[in-house]
Amino acid sequence: MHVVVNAAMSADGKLSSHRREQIAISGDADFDRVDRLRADSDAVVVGVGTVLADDPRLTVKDESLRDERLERGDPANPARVVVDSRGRTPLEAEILDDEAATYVCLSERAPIDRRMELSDRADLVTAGEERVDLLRAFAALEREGLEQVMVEGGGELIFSLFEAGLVDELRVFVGPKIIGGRDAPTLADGEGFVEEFPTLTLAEVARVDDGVLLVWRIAE
Ligand SMILES: NC(=O)C1=CN([C@@H]2O[C@H](COP(=O)(O)OP(=O)(O)OC[C@H]3O[C@@H](n4cnc5c(N)ncnc54)[C@H](OP(=O)(O)O)[C@@H]3O)[C@@H](O)[C@H]2O)C=CC1
Ligand SMILES: Nc1nc(O)c(N)c(N[C@@H]2O[C@H](COP(=O)(O)O)[C@@H](O)[C@H]2O)n1
Repeated sequence: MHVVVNAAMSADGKLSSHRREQIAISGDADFDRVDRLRADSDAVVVGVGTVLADDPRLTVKDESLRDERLERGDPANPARVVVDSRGRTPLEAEILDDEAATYVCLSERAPIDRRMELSDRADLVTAGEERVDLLRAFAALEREGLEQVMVEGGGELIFSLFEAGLVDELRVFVGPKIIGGRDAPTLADGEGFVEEFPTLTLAEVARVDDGVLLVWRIAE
């Protein structure tokens, strides 16, 4: 499996405001780049915090990109994956519509009634006692044939993926906004590292819209 984390952050390093409301940080060219990345992926992954905050669809927006996928024998959209220990994904969430297959990764803490409701709309993967055990969950997704995986956030999930050593590549668009707020989400939240910081190698720098795209690979 190859895991690419993609996110857009403000010039001051925030993913959204302290109200956790979605903010358009990317411009048109960056959203097009993200659409291409989605189209090149087998799955798009988010944490349940992003589902609750943004209610994302995570589908490929450009019809010609969906057609390209169909021509090569893939479904029109990549699978969607939610990392959601307790099964908090609302049944009316866009991510559970029938535009693409959806996997909900749960832990043992997810109540049986939530499991039953979600199983009508998604494939369930259970891994971990308290929080989702990401190593086990991603191994299960790989067994389902999901090889090229894109993670769109948010900061809690991205931190845990770095902690688990699951990230191969990080693509960050740094956009021309200041959001501020000490409690606003950043690229990697969670507990934070105090030693053995993941180290990156810069692979690409490009101007996109009025911002910068940084592509980093994880140093060996
Ligand atoms: N600018 C951008 O590119 C993006 C911005 N965002 C923004 O980010 C914010 C949401 O991010 P955030 O609040 O960090 O939420 P996340 O989307 O990262 O989801 C975090 C939740 O996932 C669940 N989870 C289950 N297992 C794990 C695990 N092993 N590690 C980490 N999380 C786990 C937890 O809830 P539980 O314990 O209940 O399972 C946790 O609270 C929103 O404001 C959104 O707008 C989001 C994506 C992209
Ligand atoms: N690439 C990017 N740039 C931004 O400025 C953003 N705010 C986001 N947010 C992510 O996109 C998801 C919405 O997806 P849909 O349009 O509903 O398909 C959102 O949930 C964030 O993950 N991304």
